[in-house]
Amino acid sequence: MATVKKVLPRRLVGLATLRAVSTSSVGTFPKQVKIVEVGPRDGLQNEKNIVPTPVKIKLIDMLSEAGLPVVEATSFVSPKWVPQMADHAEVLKGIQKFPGVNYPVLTPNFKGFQAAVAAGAKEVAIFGAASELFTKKNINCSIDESLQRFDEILKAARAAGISVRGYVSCVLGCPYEGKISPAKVAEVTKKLYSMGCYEISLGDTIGVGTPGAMKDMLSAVLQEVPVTALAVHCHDTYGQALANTLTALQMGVSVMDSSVAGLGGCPYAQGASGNLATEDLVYMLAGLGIHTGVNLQKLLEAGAFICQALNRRTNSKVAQATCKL
Ligand SMILES: CC(C)(COP(=O)([O-])OP(=O)([O-])OC[C@H]1O[C@@H](n2cnc3c(N)ncnc32)[C@H](O)[C@@H]1OP(=O)([O-])[O-])[C@@H](O)C(=O)NCCC(=O)NCCSC(=O)C[C@@](C)(O)CC(=O)[O-]
Repeated sequence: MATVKKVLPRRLVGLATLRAVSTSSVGTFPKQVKIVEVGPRDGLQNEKNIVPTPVKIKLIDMLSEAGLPVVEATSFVSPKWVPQMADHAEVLKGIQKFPGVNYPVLTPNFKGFQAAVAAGAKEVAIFGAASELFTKKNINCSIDESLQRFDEILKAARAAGISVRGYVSCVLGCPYEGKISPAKVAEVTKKLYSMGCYEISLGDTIGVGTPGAMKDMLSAVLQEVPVTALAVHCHDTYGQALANTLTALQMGVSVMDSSVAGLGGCPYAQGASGNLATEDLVYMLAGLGIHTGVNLQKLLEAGAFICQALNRRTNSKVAQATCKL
């Protein structure tokens, strides 16, 4: 490695090191992981200043170019609730739509679903929670009412041949209710699965979980829903996102949500910081010899682009280590 360091610029040393360790045993981990990039939606929804639509479109195109198989593009939510996502239709219509890449969009109700379909969405995501109070603050209804709304979306989506992903927020803690029981998470996740969501992403919305809590929660959910239908979505508020994601990986979960440059946060979960940085996830998975199809150099470029546009330092440790931002 000393020779490599002498000949490569600082920016590339990390990548060279990564290649050198990428042959390590994968143990019992999945051989392949699907990364769901949520930066253009989760990463930007909390930004105070409105990000210009062409910047959002360029970011999504750069992430697609980097090889991400799924890029969550925007939200068809009320612009009064989340003004940053008001340009949802322009964003969805403006992106290049790379072959083989999915661009799901968030839809909280039937109105959002109809608008998403009219703008060309081929996949939508419904978002519920394992906490009553968070559900009320986030989508202004109870958990039961949210499930009724989702059922309407799922039925219409099935008829239109549109795939539906589900989210369950607050799986490791709620900003309003505190501790959430694994049994409640399992109950809501099972309902979304039975209703027809092909994949359910378990969100540690405020990033309070630790690997032990992740293990207990997942153990409960796995009794109700097959591992192949699960994803994890970890925020990094307490610096636990990579460890929690690794725990899920060890338990067989092979779909991981993350956000370029570690951007993110939910407007209705005060104090929640960014998601796990996609760069850091890709680096870890490559080091374990797990295939993602993502080109880390191109991903770093996408991260540098959006950080420059937001005038923000990256939250990705890998980006910090490999370039000066
Ligand atoms: C669900 C609502 C709309 C209910 O909000 P509401 O006020 O109860 O809705 P309403 O049905 O009473 O309608 C009120 C107004 O909103 C309009 N409206 C109604 N629906 C829509 C729509 N789809 N698109 C555009 N406009 C809409 C509707 O037409 C009406 O307009 P007005 O007559 O006043 O002019 C609102 O609460 C909302 O938009 N919430 C979204 C909140 C949000 O986006 N949160 C962040 C995403 S979740 C998250 O980040 C967590 C996650 C997924 O990442 C995972 C994790 O980390 O855990």
